[in-house]
Amino acid sequence: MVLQELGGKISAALRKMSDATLVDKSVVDACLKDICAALLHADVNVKLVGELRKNIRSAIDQDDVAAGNNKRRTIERSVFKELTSMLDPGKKPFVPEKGTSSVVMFVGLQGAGKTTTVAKYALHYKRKGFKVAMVCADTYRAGAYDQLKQNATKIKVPYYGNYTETDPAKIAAEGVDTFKAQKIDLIIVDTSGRHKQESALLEEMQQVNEAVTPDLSIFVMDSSIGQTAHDQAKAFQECVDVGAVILTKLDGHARGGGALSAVAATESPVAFIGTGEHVDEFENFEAEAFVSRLLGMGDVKGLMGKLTDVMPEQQQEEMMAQLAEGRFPLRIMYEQFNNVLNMGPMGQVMGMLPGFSNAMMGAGKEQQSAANLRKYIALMDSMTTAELDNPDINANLKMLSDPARAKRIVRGSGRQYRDFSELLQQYKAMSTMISKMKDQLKAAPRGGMNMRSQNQQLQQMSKALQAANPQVLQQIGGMGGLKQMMKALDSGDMNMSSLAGALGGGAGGLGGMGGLGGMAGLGGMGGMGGAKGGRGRRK
Ligand SMILES: Nc1nc2c(ncn2[C@@H]2O[C@H](COP(=O)(O)OP(=O)(O)OP(=O)(O)O)[C@@H](O)[C@H]2O)c(=O)[nH]1
Repeated sequence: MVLQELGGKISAALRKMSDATLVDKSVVDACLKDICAALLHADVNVKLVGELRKNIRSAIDQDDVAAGNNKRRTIERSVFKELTSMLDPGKKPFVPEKGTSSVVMFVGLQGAGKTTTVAKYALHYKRKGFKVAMVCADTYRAGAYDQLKQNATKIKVPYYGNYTETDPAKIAAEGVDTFKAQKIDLIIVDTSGRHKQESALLEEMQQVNEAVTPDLSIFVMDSSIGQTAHDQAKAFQECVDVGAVILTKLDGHARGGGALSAVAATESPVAFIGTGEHVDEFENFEAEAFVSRLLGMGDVKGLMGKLTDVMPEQQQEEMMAQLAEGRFPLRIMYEQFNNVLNMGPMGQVMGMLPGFSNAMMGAGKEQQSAANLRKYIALMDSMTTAELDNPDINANLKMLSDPARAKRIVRGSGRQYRDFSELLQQYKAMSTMISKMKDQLKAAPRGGMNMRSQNQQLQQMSKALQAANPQVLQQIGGMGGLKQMMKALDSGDMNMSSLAGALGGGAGGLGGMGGLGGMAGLGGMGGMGGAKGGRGRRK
């Protein structure tokens, strides 16, 4: 993906500078040259790149008296700041809330990826626990309703449309009324993208707009048009009250950087970006987090947000309390596996970790990891409540090693013995990790903590982590990576226990990935863990 390439090039330029023994003018110039070349290659406007270079330069000059080390940091910081402000229009889009029957209307030209994006947006909120429904108000393109129906069925959300009615405003109003009566939280209206003439299309959009009075109109735009995105977004803004933009196809086009910066310049907030044809290939867009991930600095805040979406804080705390006492019912593992699947694509989650990039998890591995989790979930589905809820680790290990029980569980799940023994290995590895981390988990306060105690905590956790699974620490960039996580936690006012859980690879926080975490190795995300290689499996 072009933006990963851009991020990679900028990070490489910064690294090259860090590797230099002396950061003199020629090293700084070379670094800036590489960064600007990378931005121009991604189609960012020449003028913007020029301004960025000027601003970074003046930040360095102001800092000129400082030592080499500071200069490096100054450059890194100002690259981050400049990229962020280039992509941040300073406005936040409307965000739907549960219990309000929010109506969101999608507009955009044909082929931009509107219908696909409607499904992605619907799934995004469904995963957050919203009741979502889709309405097809495109009566112009034959097959539009079938496409929406197909997408809605795939993600299991209700839909509304009509094969015979020709008035899109009427269908839209009926659909919205139907779903409002059903107390659906988020009703998404897809509109037409083509007409004989553009003026007729705009008129139709205005009619649908009047019929459904949306809380938000989202303009979907194909990023392959690059900098021209600026004019198109402006033109749409003038006839519809565009509250947010979604840029699609940022996976394949060298002009993605141009489109992104151009849209941001129209002051329409970019709410999400589409990064592939698959319904999962959809990412929240927030300038700071985006730049942070682009530069491989992670997005711990976003990660913790994802975790809280799938597992409310109170539940996390209850779980942490159990783990801190060394109690580890299989149900925790079961719920965490489900949480991991609900967090969205693992590659995306991985890109939120400092030092990782989502490219590090290849598409094949990602599918493999998800398939593994589903396999274990199926096995645990055929366990009894008593088996799932027993908190005693030794009793659970005994139960899982009993051939008669194994036979019954395997038969009930339709899986195989080797899958069952993998599950046993996962539980064993995770139990070991939890036993080693017990004291740290206990020490983790439930609220925030000051920087000093965070550092102490950090030292302790990293030691425990080293002992439990050195690979994990290595993968998150050693102490540096951890420190970055801690800083993000500090600024984002995150809860320490989530982090402990996260690193514990246990069942808390990232431990959602703990599913992946300890067991499969947080590194497991790099390949879903040691045990799991590439064996044949049923999906
Ligand atoms: N690579 C890539 N392809 C995408 C993305 N989003 C959508 N597409 C593809 O773009 C094509 C057009 O998508 P649609 O959703 O049918 O477009 P539309 O805007 O609804 O088109 P109309 O119904 O004609 O208005 C499809 O082949 C999609 O799979 C994306 O983020 N990346």
